[in-house]
Amino acid sequence: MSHETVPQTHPGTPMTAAAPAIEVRHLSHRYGGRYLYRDLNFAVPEGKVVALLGKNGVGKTTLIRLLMGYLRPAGGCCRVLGGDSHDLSPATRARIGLLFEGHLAYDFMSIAGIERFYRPFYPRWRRELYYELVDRLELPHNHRIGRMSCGQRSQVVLGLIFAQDPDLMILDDYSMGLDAGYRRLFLDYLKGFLDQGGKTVFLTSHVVQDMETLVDEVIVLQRGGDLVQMPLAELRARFRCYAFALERGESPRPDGVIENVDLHGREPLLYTFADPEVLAGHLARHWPQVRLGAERTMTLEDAFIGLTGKY
Ligand SMILES: Nc1ncnc2c1ncn2[C@@H]1O[C@H](COP(=O)(O)OP(=O)(O)OP(=O)(O)O)[C@@H](O)[C@H]1O
Repeated sequence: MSHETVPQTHPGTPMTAAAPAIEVRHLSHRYGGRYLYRDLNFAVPEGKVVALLGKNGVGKTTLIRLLMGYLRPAGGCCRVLGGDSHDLSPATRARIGLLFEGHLAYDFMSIAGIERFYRPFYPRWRRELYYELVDRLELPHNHRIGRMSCGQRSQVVLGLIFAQDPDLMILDDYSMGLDAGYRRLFLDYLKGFLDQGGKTVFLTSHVVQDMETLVDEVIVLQRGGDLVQMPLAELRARFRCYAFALERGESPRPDGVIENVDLHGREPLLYTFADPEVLAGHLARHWPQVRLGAERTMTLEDAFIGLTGKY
């Protein structure tokens, strides 16, 4: 899809009054000579659950590294809970619950040892929540992290994050290694965490269906660094998919009104944010060979594929 046609922040995105928990301004980053993004801009409002979605390799984990100040950007800046990412105070870091790819560095510690190690750093530490979660592993408390499976380690990390009772959770691929049952349990705990009020969650996940009932807003990051950000309800209401047939001539291409075209499935599909009348007028003027068929209902996963393309 043509990146020029996708605005940085989609028109129609309402401005939110709450102070942002995360603010990214004019951010660019590159590895060697290859830019992942140039001039990336978005904000995560306080008190919202925002999902960062994107295909493999678009730079989601890199963005989280930049937010936490682990990497220096080539340009621009990030602020988290009011602090510059490069200068986050220990007090601000203690308010951030971070689940990061790679999980635990302290794998020589035991289940009990790591809880004792983390506890002093967090003033609101909720020890009982940690043990509620890790005791479901049915492992002795002296069991070493290093001898756990990937999913078991994830459970320990999630227990540590909930015990921390942070104001902001940043969760990179929270479902990695979790079985379906524990993934649901985690989502239940997350909902309980959000019910306390005032909490912000910024998360990435490839399990797009989990986002349907969880998130307030989505940010879809495209290859090349363009993004679409909007409330989930608005995405549902405005993003449409139509089957189409071609009378003759070339297939339509993304052009600003047409967001994307998928020619790889059983029938060609066209995606748009435009109202039906606007689309009909646009097609009649620019793509008269297109015969529009029925509108297709979409899950969030369908919409994600519609925005990013299948491959
Ligand atoms: N240290 C590095 N040096 C060079 N390239 C890197 C480095 N880290 C990541 N990359 C590249 O940058 C791109 C973005 O990587 P990143 O891990 O941020 O993607 P992602 O969106 O989190 O992907 P996934 O969904 O697969 O986890 C990838 O092409 C990756 O190979």
